[in-house]
Amino acid sequence: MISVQEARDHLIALMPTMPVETVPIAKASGRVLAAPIEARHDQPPFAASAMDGYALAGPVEVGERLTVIGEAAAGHPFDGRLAQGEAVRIFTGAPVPEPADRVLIQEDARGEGNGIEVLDAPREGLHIRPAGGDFGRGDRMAPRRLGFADLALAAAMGHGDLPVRRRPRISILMTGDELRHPGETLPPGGIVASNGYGLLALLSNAGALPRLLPIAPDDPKLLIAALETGLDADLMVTIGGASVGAHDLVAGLGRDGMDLVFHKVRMRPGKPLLAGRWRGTPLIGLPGNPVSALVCGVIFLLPALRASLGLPAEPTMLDLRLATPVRENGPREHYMRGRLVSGAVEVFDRQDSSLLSVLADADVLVIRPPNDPARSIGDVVAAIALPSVNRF
Ligand SMILES: Nc1nc2c(c(=O)[nH]1)N[C@H]1C(S)=C(S)[C@@H](COP(=O)(O)OP(=O)(O)OC[C@H]3O[C@@H](n4cnc5c(N)ncnc54)[C@H](O)[C@@H]3O)O[C@H]1N2
Ligand code: MOO
Repeated sequence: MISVQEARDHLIALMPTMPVETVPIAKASGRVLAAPIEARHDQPPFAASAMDGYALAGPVEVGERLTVIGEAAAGHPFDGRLAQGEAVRIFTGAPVPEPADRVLIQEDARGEGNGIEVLDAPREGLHIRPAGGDFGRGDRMAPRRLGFADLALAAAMGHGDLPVRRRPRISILMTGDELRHPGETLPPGGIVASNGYGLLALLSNAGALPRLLPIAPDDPKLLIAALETGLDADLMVTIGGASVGAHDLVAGLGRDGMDLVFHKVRMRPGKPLLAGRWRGTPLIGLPGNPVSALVCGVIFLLPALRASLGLPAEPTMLDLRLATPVRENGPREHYMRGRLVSGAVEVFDRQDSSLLSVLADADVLVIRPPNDPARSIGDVVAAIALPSVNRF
């Protein structure tokens, strides 16, 4: 058996890097920028007023009277020049006329015809946003998964189209005679095929294009036929049949010509994980137990997906204080479901790999190294955050 880190390294190496395509910026949410982009101009492009008021050139004193010689609004610059003793009526976002160096907000001026009286003296630079204060022409945005703020920034930099990585296509094949889709009537011994639906959500939220293939029964010929239907993908993911039982057919694919890279990982849940290539397509075989399949999705599929999108692949680790004690760990690295309470982590008592209800209540996976001794309340442990749409 290999370690979790070794297995992850193999999977990252198995995944091809996705080619680059160009998409309109309005369609780029959640896509991954493939190359740095450069700002096409300074932002703001000109010194701009941050307030509604009066642009002034040089210092003024309280009680001083100024002549208002014109107006500047957003999109409508004042085209004259200011002198001492004069003011230009200015609105938020308007270019500051030359050589104004401060803005008096209108609340601090008393208007009298086309003159004003100064009620408070602004210091130099007040309420002026300098040209290039946000970013300068040529400043770069590095590759990243594009969120709302990144897209606003890319738009402000002047980009209507963006180079992004193609979304990896992932075929998901659930295997097992006992499986039925949710909503179908269960025969004796039947089980709802829940794992594929969890993986669909996990992978599409992470930027992939996953699709569910029809369920494959426990028959070697039909399993191979089902695999063939999904080979137009960048990655094939199977669920179930990865262990050592007589009906665990995915584990037996090695005998049918699969180029196996590893089988079994020193972890819990997820021990029977396997990976390799089937007819040249990368294949990851997840264990069937629901929590095993989904934890492997977080610990292995997401890093492989990030690698294929050209992003740093390793999961982000958290250091968390325990709010509950935990018993000593066995010989496998244990990924324990836990919930955050006031910044500390409460590790659930029940950790069996069939318990989806416990996974759905969890915020994090606490990582226990092999043979880790018992830990007490207040001890710091490593953890990985579970992706969630419940936290905005
Ligand atoms: N003698 C041994 N038995 C087992 C070992 C072992 O080392 N020696 N490993 C255990 C571990 S750990 C796991 S995990 C399971 C995983 O085995 P498989 O990958 O072969 O999974 P299945 O046997 O096909 O299914 C296990 C369980 O999960 C249910 N299942 C399967 N697919 C789905 C699905 N898409 N959605 C929901 N539930 C699913 C299936 O009905 C079974 O109940 O093996 C242990 N055994
Ligand atoms: O590793 Mo299994 O995934 O413990 O249930």
